[in-house]
Amino acid sequence: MRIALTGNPNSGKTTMYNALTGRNERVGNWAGVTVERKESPIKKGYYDGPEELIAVDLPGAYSMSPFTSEESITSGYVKHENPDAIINIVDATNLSRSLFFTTQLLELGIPVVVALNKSDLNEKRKTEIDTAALSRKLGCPVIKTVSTSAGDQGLKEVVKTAASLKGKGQEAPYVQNGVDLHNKAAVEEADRKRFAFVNQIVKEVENRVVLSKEQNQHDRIDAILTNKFIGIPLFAAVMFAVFYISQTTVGTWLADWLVAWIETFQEWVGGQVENASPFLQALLVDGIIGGVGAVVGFLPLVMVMYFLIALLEDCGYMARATVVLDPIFKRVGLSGKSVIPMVIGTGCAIPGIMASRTIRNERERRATAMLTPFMPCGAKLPVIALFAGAFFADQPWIGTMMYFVGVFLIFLGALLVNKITGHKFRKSFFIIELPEYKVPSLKRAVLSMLSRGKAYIVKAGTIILVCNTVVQIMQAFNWQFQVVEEGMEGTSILASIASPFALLLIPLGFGVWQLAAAAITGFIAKENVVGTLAVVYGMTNLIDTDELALVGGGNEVAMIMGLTKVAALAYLMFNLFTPPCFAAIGAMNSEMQNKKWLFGGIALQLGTGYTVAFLVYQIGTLATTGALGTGFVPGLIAVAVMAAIVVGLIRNTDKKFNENYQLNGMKA
Ligand SMILES: Nc1nc2c(ncn2[C@@H]2O[C@H](COP(=O)(O)OP(=O)(O)OP(=O)(O)O)[C@@H](O)[C@H]2O)c(=O)[nH]1
Ligand SMILES: [Mg+2]
Repeated sequence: MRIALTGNPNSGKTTMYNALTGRNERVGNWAGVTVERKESPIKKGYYDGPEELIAVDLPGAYSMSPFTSEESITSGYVKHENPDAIINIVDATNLSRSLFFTTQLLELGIPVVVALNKSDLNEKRKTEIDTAALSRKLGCPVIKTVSTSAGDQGLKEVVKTAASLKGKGQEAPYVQNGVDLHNKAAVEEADRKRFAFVNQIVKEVENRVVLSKEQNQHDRIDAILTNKFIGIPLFAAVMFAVFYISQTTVGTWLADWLVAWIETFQEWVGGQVENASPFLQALLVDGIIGGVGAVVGFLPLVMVMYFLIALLEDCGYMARATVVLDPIFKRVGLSGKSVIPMVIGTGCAIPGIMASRTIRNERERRATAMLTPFMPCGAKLPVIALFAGAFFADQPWIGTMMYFVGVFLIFLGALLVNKITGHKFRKSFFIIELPEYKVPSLKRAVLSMLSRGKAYIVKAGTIILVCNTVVQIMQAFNWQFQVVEEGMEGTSILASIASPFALLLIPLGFGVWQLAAAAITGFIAKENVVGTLAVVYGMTNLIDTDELALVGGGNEVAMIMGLTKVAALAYLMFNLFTPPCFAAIGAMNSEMQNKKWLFGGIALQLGTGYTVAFLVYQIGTLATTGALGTGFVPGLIAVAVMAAIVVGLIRNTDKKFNENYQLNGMKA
């Protein structure tokens, strides 16, 4: 038997789902966290009887007539897939808004149980709801629940009641027939009537103490956090704290400790296979353990970052940040809603891109999905840390600067997308609900950190491992499958495949096959960049972040790569701002739902990475040596061609716009 969990956004559906099933799906304190349907069996402890109960978690919805793609998942599911029962999760602190959707659900004929969730908050605020009366008025069972606490607070009763209703029908207390859904005025009128009906019920069953002291306090905090002048610096400070803690203090201490373990392990394995063939030794010790270890060594940095982002998601600050940044994002044709995907994107681009699904305006949604990968994500941290450590040990701000460059490119990209798609005169509106503040749950943050950290390890143990092994083998053999002699590395399979690409990279200052190979494997997954560099340059001490910053190691790495500082910076930025990884491109594809946008997005990312690296290398070289770098002219031609394409697209759009609106004589 299938039980659907539905309700308004942020009412606690996923929290209840996690409690019932023991799963660990993403929960957050703002509207629109869940964007996909999830299902899993309910734990036996919650009911008796032999039949298996399956809970289905759905995205939040305000109404059965969907506005956004994730709302349509919900209405589509309950309308067409016939769940056996519906648990309607109602935010008990916000009864009047929630019951609108409830009355619509009751019209479907599927048995409904209303869970008055977050009733702990109501108790604190002395708001009383007469559940018996509400149940009579709605014509369905109503049960108070708390989903966050460990004990059973109504959850068993909810599940048992839902299970007992299988096969039964549902009477609706309020029915609206014959509303012409294409007639806006008629729909609005019908909605107004429904609201009136709901408000009448609420008036009769709810006893609310008007504005508690706590509520006043929250409003005062809101006034500060979303203040026009203080809000933005405050947001910057919060994000700075997140990066500072994860990347320069706590995260690095833990990383050093982990790296020491990995090195010990590597030495131990090296000792064990001392007598094996040199190829096997290299494959196992340098390729697999060295390459994968180089990636795993950064796990603590990434985990600390995940932990802090989870706290931010839970406490209610994220929704305020969207309000504060909305005016800035409006200027480039996005809205405050793009902030959440981008903040999440600093952990990993994939959930970031998926979070863009709640953006109602299609163009904004696609643009956000396209631009989110410019935020340096957890997988890019190893690349940043390696280059910052090896080449810029005395300029510690280089790492931080990459985030600013990311933000800058997002704004620039948004402007370009705007111009190319020609929506300069169309404005979107922006509504966001400000959720309650709460003390973030440490347990949730730890769970979230562990599950995302696990995904990182799994990736290291699968994609990264396979890539490193393949790279190691391709580097060890030539096309005749003979082992490549020392000094003849240029004849290896890897070198011959990567060399043509290296030609394209000459104007960027790093046209050698080793760096080209690492950049190419980096398109599969960014962690590969460091892994592949470790393999092609045979560097095993790559991962020691601490040592890199000190005298020996860092210079050594820099010397082996033979890059100038400027070229190293160009290479770093090329890796950061070209397409992030296959998985993120897959996510972009599913959010954009349009091949033209997808390929446009990938082209924009490739073009941006190339142009940025070109400018950094050529201008940097000119400034430091007084002469332009190698390959300036061909590079300039390439960049000019890309710019010409962009200008052509914009012109084309302008022309179409003018034709459509017959504004030919006027300057738009
Ligand atoms: N006090 C209290 N907080 C709760 C309860 N249930 C959920 N929450 C909190 O409410 C917030 C939203 O929870 P989610 O489970 O993500 O809500 P959702 O309904 O799945 O939201 P969407 O996926 O955005 O539609 C989180 O901060 C939860 O910790 C509850 O019973 N009591
Ligand atoms: Mg949810």
